[in-house]
Amino acid sequence: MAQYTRVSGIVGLITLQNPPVNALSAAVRQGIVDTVKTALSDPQVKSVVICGQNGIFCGGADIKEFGEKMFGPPLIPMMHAIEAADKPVVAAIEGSALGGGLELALGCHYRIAHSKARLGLPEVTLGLLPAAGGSQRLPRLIGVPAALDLITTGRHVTAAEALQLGIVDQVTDHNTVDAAVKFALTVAGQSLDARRISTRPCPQPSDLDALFEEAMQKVRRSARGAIAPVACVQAVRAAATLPYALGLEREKELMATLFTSGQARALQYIFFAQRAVGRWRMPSGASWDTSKPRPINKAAVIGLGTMGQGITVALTQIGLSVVAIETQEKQLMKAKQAISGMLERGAKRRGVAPPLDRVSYSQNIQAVADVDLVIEAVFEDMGLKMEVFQQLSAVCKPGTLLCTNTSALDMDQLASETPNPELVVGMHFFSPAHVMKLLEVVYGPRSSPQAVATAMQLGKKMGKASVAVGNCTGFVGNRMLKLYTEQAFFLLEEGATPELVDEALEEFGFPMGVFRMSDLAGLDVGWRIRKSAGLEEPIEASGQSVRIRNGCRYSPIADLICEQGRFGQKTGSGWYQYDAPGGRVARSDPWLHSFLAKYRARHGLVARGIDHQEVLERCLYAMINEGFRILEDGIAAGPEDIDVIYVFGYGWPRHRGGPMFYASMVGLAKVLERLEHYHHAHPDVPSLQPCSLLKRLVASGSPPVHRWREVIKKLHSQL
Ligand SMILES: CCC/C=C/C(=O)SCCNC(=O)CCNC(=O)[C@H](O)C(C)(C)COP(=O)([O-])OP(=O)([O-])OC[C@H]1O[C@@H](n2cnc3c(N)ncnc32)[C@H](O)[C@@H]1OP(=O)([O-])[O-]
Repeated sequence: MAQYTRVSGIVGLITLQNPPVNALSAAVRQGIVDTVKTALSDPQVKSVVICGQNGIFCGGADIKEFGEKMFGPPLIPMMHAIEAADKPVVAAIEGSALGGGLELALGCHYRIAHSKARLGLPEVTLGLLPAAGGSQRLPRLIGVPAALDLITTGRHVTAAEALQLGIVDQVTDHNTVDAAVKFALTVAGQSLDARRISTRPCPQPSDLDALFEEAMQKVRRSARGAIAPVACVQAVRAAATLPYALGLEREKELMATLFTSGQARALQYIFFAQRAVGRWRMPSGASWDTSKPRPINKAAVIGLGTMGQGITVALTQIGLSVVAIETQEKQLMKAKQAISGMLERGAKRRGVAPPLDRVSYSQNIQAVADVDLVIEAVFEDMGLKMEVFQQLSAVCKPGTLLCTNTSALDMDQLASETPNPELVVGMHFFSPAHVMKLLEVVYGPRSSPQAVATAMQLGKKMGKASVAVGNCTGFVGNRMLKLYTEQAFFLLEEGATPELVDEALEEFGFPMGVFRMSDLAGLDVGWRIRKSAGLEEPIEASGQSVRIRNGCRYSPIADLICEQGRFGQKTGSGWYQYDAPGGRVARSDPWLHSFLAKYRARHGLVARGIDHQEVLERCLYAMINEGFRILEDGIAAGPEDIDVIYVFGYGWPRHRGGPMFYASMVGLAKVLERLEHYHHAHPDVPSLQPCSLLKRLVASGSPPVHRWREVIKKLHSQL
């Protein structure tokens, strides 16, 4: 779909029409081919403008078509026809020109952008490369280093940066199509020889080999096993070293490898999953369609520890007035300084004034009387939180939403402390709260759809992947994490070292293995939670093994480490040793190895050889099995919700699509078989027992992940 009109007598105007983002579907490509032909064959037309309808130029190739058989005209000959035209073709870029959209613009002779437009080649984030000639044209236009940066990161640039880089020829604050038509009139009839990017030589940096070597090392370090960034470097190298036609061949070859890879499927799945979870739905059927969010202008944060500080910053940065409450004067002063610093640094990055005057500080909870929403972020102690909720109910104006940032406690119990439990939801942020992209919005049986809608909308405004989940211990993320960590402890008992476990998980693609991560986060946090749950009881005296709790296997290893005052980086030792308290570089610790050997000897455990595969299967499949239980319990609406939580909040490698997608890639039958194997070997670990949803999915032929909801629905209807 592309509309053709003639404007100002001699300009052919082609408008892409495919809402919402004018993606280059087969119909759009056909429309472009036809309208370009019409414009070029019309003797009255002297120049052409291509734009997109509804304020967006083009969001790129239609990702929904990727899994299907290719129909319609291919992109590359279409771009060549535009570039080879003997009449100037001008791209009028409003909104976004991304991926194939920017490649289309690069095929044009001139590019005019609106000042608010964003441009980029984000194919790498979908496991691909700009294979409609983009990897060959962009380096010819802006040079190798800048093209490498854009193509390997997929980052979007503003119109101002695009102008500076030389991607666009002009930026306008006014109507972009009008500006482009005006421009097209001025260039009509001029020579286009220098404007065809594919015919230009690629600028040659002084030490090409060193440049590409460095670029390759950089992407390999940050890619964590993703193959697309590596292919992007190879494609740009082809642009720098080969004639255009041969470079294009290389681009095609590399794309063919990526296109059918599991990684591209995983990344495209996550792209759609992120958008699907934004269209949340509660078990009652409530969703955006039925629930209008409340307007929130003023918010309060109670408790200014690390989490409270980050939440204050996140809320202030989206334009809210925030009342920040901390009862301890010393902590209040410390927090004020930290919050101001974060706001100043954030504003500097964005080139705006720091919104310091939007935050007011108080030691008195009465200061929240006129806010629309409160987020409680006090210490993770039920008694204290209950007290705060009682006070809030007495102080806040009617209708104020009361949110808790608890990471594991029962939010419904907190709701019971208020006369209006429908106004209570969980907003579980991840540390640092103004940086991390995930928000779990937790609803209880009495939370109103409007309260959920409001929290979801606030999360969206803060730029977070917000996922609505039901209430249970640990919600989705931490409930699954507990089993992953538990397996890691069991593996230490059986003969593994923290180094071995971390190596296997980091090779898989996690930025940090479980032990390195736990040293960073602080071991004392989990210790406190286990103590409050009564797990960390010295019960050896009663004759019961310390390795059994509630009739199941339990590993006290982490508790014993904490008893030594080893809380991780902050104390200079944990699962590893550090040069000093606060040190960042983890080194193997002989003390820890000797502790593990003594521990095993004390409990009659014989260390055996454990390989990376067992580490992955035990840690990941235990966690995936819990994911199936979460779906069975209706805590998460679908596998996409779990996967988005893990990719955005827990460092799950994006190119593996999230734990549930990964299970479908491995094969559900294999996951089931391995869980049965490990459960047989460890009958005292109930979490390894395959759950009924997994068995049912396997029995129904292991349907693809987007069809699991049908099986879950059937299961729920039979309960
Ligand atoms: C083969 C040769 C090489 C070329 C490769 C490429 O071009 S690869 C492509 C490279 N391009 C990219 O990677 C760009 C990907 N897109 C984006 O980054 C953003 O969508 C945006 C910035 C364009 C608009 O942001 P925003 O917050 O305003 O909106 P939003 O994000 O909520 O999306 C609205 C709806 O549009 C849908 N949809 C979006 N794009 C596509 C698409 N290309 N296709 C199909 N659908 C697409 C999206 O799913 C959603 O659908 P829903 O849920 O309503 O059913």
